[in-house]
Amino acid sequence: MALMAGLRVPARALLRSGCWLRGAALAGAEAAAGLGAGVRRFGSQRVLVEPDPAAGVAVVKLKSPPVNSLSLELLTELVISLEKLDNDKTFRGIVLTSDLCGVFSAGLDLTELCGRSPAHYAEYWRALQELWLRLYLSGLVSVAAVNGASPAGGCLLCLSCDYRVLADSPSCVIGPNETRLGIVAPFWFKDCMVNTVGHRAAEQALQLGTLFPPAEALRVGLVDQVVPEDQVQSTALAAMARWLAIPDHARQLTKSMMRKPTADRLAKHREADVQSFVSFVSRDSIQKALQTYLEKLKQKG
Ligand SMILES: CCCCC/C=C\C/C=C\CC/C=C/CC(=O)SCCNC(=O)CCNC(=O)[C@H](O)C(C)(C)COP(=O)(O)OP(=O)(O)OC[C@H]1O[C@@H](n2cnc3c(N)ncnc32)[C@H](O)[C@@H]1OP(=O)(O)O
Repeated sequence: MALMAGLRVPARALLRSGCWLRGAALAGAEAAAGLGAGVRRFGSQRVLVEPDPAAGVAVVKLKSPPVNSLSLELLTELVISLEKLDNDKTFRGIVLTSDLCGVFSAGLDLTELCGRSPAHYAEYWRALQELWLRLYLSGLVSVAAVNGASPAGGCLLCLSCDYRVLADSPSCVIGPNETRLGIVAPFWFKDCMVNTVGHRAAEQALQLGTLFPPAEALRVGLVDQVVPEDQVQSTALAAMARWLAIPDHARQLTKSMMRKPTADRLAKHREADVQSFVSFVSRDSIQKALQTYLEKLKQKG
């Protein structure tokens, strides 16, 4: 543990947050991304937004150490940032990435799913639904720059974007591993998988809880490009330029035509989906399975 400003912070969390290691690299990246001295970052504690108004693009970085697990706070802050960007005519696209080294997002925060009240599970699930609907249907072009492991809910975030660039590193696995935890992905995650990789590949991956290494993720169509780790963000920005070459109104209507039927399946039955989640996660057997998995993760650490 390291001591910082009176707080006990795990040293590896500090390293992951990149604060110490990447100061100089960040200045270079900002220059490359066109972030001039006058352009200010904004965002919140767990979501950093680096705007490039001239390009109409904002880089949205998850920074919730140690692993960007989707806590209620992170979900809420991300929804607020996305809403702000969606409503700001300056922006036409976002690149979604991680500010941590080696992890894009560990998926749902399992501590939100263990030993809490039904009311908490319901609040949490509503926040997850909100994030998914906002990202999946956003009028902005969304490119995921996947610079680390992205299991389960992390994979869902990526699948909700328009385009995915994955870092070519053995640790950068991505996929729906829920069944390995003894839990079930929600139907809207299943729908996203089917829409992206087709029914057969989705069925296999979802049942087996497959975490795909980069080459396999590319082969199955889960991601669109695999590039060396240090080129993930620049490749995402290059992809963004191709998408932004298309007039917004035509692209947005087409996106809506492709995605609205999938989103509507949830939008029309949100409360039933919440109740289904609450009763599922409250089962003793599910609580035991999640607890055991969390303990294994902690022992490993
Ligand atoms: C029939 C009716 C059906 C009805 C269905 C209705 C609804 C559906 C119901 C349920 C759906 C639930 C959907 C869930 C989707 C999910 O996202 S579940 C989460 C899955 N995520 C994972 O399995 C990832 C677990 N983590 C890892 O594999 C690794 O941490 C990592 C991401 C690969 C990073 O590895 P690394 O070695 O760098 O880090 P550590 O493993 O050492 O972890 C550091 C630290 O962080 C804690 N932690 C890791 N992941 C999580 C997490 N997801 N939540 C909370 N905490 C996490 C870990 O415990 C360590 O903690 P520390 O030891 O205290 O530091």
